[in-house]
Amino acid sequence: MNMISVRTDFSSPIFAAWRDAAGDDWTAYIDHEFVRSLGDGSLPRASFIHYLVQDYVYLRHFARAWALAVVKANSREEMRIAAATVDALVNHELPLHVGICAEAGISEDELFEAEEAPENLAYTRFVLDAGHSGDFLDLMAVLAPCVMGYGEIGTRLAATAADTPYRQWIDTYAGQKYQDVCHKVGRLIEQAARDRLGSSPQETERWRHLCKQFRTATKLEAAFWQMGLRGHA
Ligand SMILES: Cc1ncc(CN)c(N)n1
Repeated sequence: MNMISVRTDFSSPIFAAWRDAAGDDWTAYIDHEFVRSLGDGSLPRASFIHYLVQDYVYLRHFARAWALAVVKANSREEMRIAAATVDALVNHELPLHVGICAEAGISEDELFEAEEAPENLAYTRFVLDAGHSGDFLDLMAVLAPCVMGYGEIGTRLAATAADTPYRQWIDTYAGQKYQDVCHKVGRLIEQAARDRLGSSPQETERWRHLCKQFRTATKLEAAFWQMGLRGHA
């Protein structure tokens, strides 16, 4: 499948600048072999289920990271959006995984107890550490590749995908609900950066570090896809 241009800045020039600074690592993430094989339907079912089980574990930790964003919030708006994101993850995104895994004979109890793959451990604990040792904006820099990356992947696959058994997955991330979350988080990042870095964020001392953290999270996303291709923990 060819790369088609569906790039959006999700209401956030700062996100777009982080993505540009991540360069080829961003492309390696959103155009990974796993993603392409979701689109053309060639991904083995075992790899998809393996990925979903690991992603269930991932999303639990990701929800913890957004809960940490509630703790680190400096404004009502930051707190409101971070709290709503915890709710969206726990009550809307995780049920997609529970439903598909149930069809494959895996119960939610088994998902909850699943052993974490090392790539999963590395990614989620990197995010949580960035949040614990930094502020709200540090957290946004490492959470953005996850939120916006899947928004970009969903839109691209929806525009190009063949007849694939992974249509439900694609439609979830291409759908208006998920796309709205991406824009909401984009606006959140803009305001959080303005509040903490002023009107010229790229000229501040923190900028390079934020770009580096975003890029590391992006690389960990690509490693997560690669783990999914293995088809076993
Ligand atoms: C690893 C990963 N990254 C991002 C997403 C999209 N929230 C996800 N479900 N899993």
